Amino acid sequence: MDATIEVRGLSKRYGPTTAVDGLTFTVAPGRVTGFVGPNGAGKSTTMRMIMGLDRPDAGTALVGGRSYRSLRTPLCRLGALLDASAVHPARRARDHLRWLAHANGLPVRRVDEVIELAGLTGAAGRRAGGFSLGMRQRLGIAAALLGDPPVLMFDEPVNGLDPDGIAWMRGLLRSLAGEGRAVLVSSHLMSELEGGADHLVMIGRGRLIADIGVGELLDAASGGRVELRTARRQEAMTVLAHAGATVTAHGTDAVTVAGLDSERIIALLTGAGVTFSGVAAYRASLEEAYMELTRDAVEFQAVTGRVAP
Ligand SMILES: Nc1ncnc2c1ncn2[C@@H]1O[C@H](COP(=O)(O)OP(=O)(O)OP(=O)(O)O)[C@@H](O)[C@H]1O
Repeated sequence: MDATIEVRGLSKRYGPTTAVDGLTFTVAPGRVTGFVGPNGAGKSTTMRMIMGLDRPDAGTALVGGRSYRSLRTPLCRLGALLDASAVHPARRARDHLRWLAHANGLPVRRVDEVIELAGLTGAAGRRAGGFSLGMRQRLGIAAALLGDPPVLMFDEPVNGLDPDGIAWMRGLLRSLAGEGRAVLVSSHLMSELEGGADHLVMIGRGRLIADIGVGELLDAASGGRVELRTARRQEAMTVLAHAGATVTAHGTDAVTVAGLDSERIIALLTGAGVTFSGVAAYRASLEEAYMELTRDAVEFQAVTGRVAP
């Protein structure tokens, strides 16, 4: 079975609300795909339809080429964390996982493996009702990993995690993708996916905005700009603007320069006797790339594999 999620023309309405509107994308194996969009964009609804929990009005969602409901051993095909609170509060973490393993015909020895993978070893004997949100997220992830599935899907998994927890989650997602699994992870915050996702599927109002590699997106948003650091910012900006560059000051001593390459900037500043402490290729943040992508969009526009003009 191939490790993919294929969403084709998926649509869902709730009364007058169109939650998902003709959505098409593929989650490929061996990489982390970030599923990003503002609150209410339709991410959770899409994930519920992938798991067969909601019926689409149109389109299909396939896991490894089959609908989730037709899978005979679903936990071994797709591991998902959609709602971390869906655990009986009186149940101890290890017992919850044992029960899940038993109900799905999975070996009980796998329980201790996933407890360790999810970093829950110290808390496995505690009742889930006393867990913090972060601990419940970890328990949900342990459950998702129980069947050792080739496809994983997590809805807002870093929600409630502290910075250490977020770093841990990034590492886990990366290692799962590194093992060749397809990993789909949603977030309404672009910054949460920084350093964690290889590919992005962005949606707004239920529609696709972009389906693009993180590197490609950042390259486009960085736009060949150069970042200059200098204590003599005003003079530097005058020299560079005079040479035809577009210059933007930011921070206390930085200037972003468009229209000139690093060598030319160094030559111009050296020639004018303006000292500087650094010249480097400018790297846009994911947040900035997202803002640029959606900046002029009155209506969200579907773009596949490229940044909207
Ligand atoms: N069961 C439901 N009944 C009615 N409306 C719903 C239902 N589920 C979702 N919606 C609506 O569908 C739209 C998409 O919601 P959804 O939860 O899928 O978005 P989301 O991108 O996951 O948002 P968030 O980041 O807030 O979780 C919203 O307008 C929401 O109010």
